[in-house]
Amino acid sequence: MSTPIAPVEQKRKVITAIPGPKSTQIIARRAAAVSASLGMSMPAVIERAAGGILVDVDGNHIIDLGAGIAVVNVGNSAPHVVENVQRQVAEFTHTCFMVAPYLGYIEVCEALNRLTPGKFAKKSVLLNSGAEALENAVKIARSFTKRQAIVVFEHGYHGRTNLTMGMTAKNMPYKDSFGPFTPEIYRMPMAYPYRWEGGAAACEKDALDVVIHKMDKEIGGKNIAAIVIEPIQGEGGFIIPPKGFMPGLAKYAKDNGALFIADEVQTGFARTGQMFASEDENLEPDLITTAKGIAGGLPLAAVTGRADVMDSIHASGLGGTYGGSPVACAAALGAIKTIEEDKLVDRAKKIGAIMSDELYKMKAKHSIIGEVRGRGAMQAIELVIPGGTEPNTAALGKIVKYCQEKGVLILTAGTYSNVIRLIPPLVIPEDLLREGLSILDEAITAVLNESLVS
Ligand SMILES: Cc1ncc(COP(=O)(O)O)c(CNCCCC(=O)O)c1O
Repeated sequence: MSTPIAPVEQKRKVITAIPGPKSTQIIARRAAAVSASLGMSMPAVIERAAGGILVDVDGNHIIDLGAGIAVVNVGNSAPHVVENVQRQVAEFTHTCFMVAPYLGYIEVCEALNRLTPGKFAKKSVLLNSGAEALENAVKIARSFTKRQAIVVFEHGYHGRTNLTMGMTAKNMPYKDSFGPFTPEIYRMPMAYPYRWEGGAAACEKDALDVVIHKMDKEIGGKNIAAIVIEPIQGEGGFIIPPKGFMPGLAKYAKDNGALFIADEVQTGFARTGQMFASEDENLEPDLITTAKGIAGGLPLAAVTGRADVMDSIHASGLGGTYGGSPVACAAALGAIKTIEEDKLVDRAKKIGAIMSDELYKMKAKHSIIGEVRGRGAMQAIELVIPGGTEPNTAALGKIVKYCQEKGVLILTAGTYSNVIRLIPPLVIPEDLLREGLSILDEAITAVLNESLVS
C-alpha cells in the first residue's frame, strides 16, 4: 500500500504570481514538447488536488470551479476511488474485456442499468471517452433502425472525432479545417430561450413545432435513425430548453420509429441535482451516453439503453481494446459509491442554490450579465454588451484572467464565447465556493470599472 500523503488544505492561498516560477519553467517545457494546439485554461502546473482545491507546484492553493470540465464531481482523488484503483492496479491492469472478462466491467454496467432513467430492461457497453460513446450510440441507432439520418442541434457539442465533430455545432476551435465530415447529420434550431426570436415565451410556444416541421419536411421522420441532444447543452453555454421541448422530441422519435438519445456526458452523475438530467421531465431515453463524472477522473464512458436495442447489434459489432478498463471500472465503482453514500445529488442542489442566488445578486448589480441560468451545480452567466444582448467576449477573457490571478479557476463556454460556467466538484466546501463566487463578483466589478476608465 502506498505511503499516506498529507491532506490538501481547503483554503485559497496565492503565494506567488500565477503562473509562479516553477510553473513557468514547466510551462516552457510544455511549449517545447506538447503540440501548440492544446489549450491551457489555467497557467498553473498542478501537483495535488482534493475537495475544492488545486495545489500548484509553487504552493498556490487554487479554488476549483471547473472540476476538470465536470469530471471530478466526487472530487480529485476521492477516497473510494483511490482505494479501489490502488487495489485493482495491483491485481491486474488489462485483459481486454472482449478477450477475458472481469467482474468490475459487469458491475459498472449493472450500476448504469440501475441508475439511468427508464422503466425497461437495460444493457450497457463501456468505452473510453464521451466522443467514443456518441460514436457507438450512433452506430447502434443506425444498425437497430436500419436508417442513417442523425438529428442534432445548434449549439450542441458531442466530441472531436470525425463523426462527433459533424454532430458538434461550433466551428472554431472544434471543426475548422478538419472536414469533410460524415454525411447524414442534420442540425436543427435549438430552443435557446434567451436568444429565441420573440423571447422565452415564444421559444416555449414555437420551438418544438419549428423543429418538428423541419424534421418532417427536410429529412422525413421515417428516415431518422436518432435524435441526439444534451438535456442541458454544455459547451454551447448551459442552454436549457423550455419544459416540453425534450419530451416533445422524444415523442416525435417514438412516433416515427427513431431512437431518442440523451447525451449526458456533461450533465450526468449528480451534476444537475438529479442523477441524470433526463429525470427532470421524466424522460426515458432509448440510449444515454455518459462519461466525465462516471469514474472520478479515470477515462471511462458508456452507452446505456433499452436491452432490445443494445442486443440488436451483430456479434462483436461493438468493442475496442481498452473500453471499460479494469482500473477505470474500479474507479467508477468508487465514484458511484461516493455519489450515493455522500448524497451528492442533494449536495448538487444545495451548491446550485448557492451559486444561483449569488449569480442573480451579481446580475442585479452588473448590466454586463444578460442571463443567469443553470440547474443544480451547473450554473452559468451569459455576458453581453450592457443595454442589449450582443455577446461580450472581450469582458469574458478579462474576468477569467482576474479570477486566475486571485487563485480561482473558472471555465468558459458558449457558441459566442461569452458564457462563464460554474461546475465545481460537488464536494467543494461551502466557504470555498462562496469565496470563489465573491472573487468572480469582484472580477466583474473590476473589469467594468476598467472599461469605464479606459
Ligand atoms: C455533452 C458532451 N458530449 C460529448 C463530449 C465529448 O467527451 P470527450 O470525453 O471529451 O470525448 C463532451 C465533452 N465536453 C468537454 C470537451 C472539452 C474539449 O474537448 O475541449 C460533452 O460535454
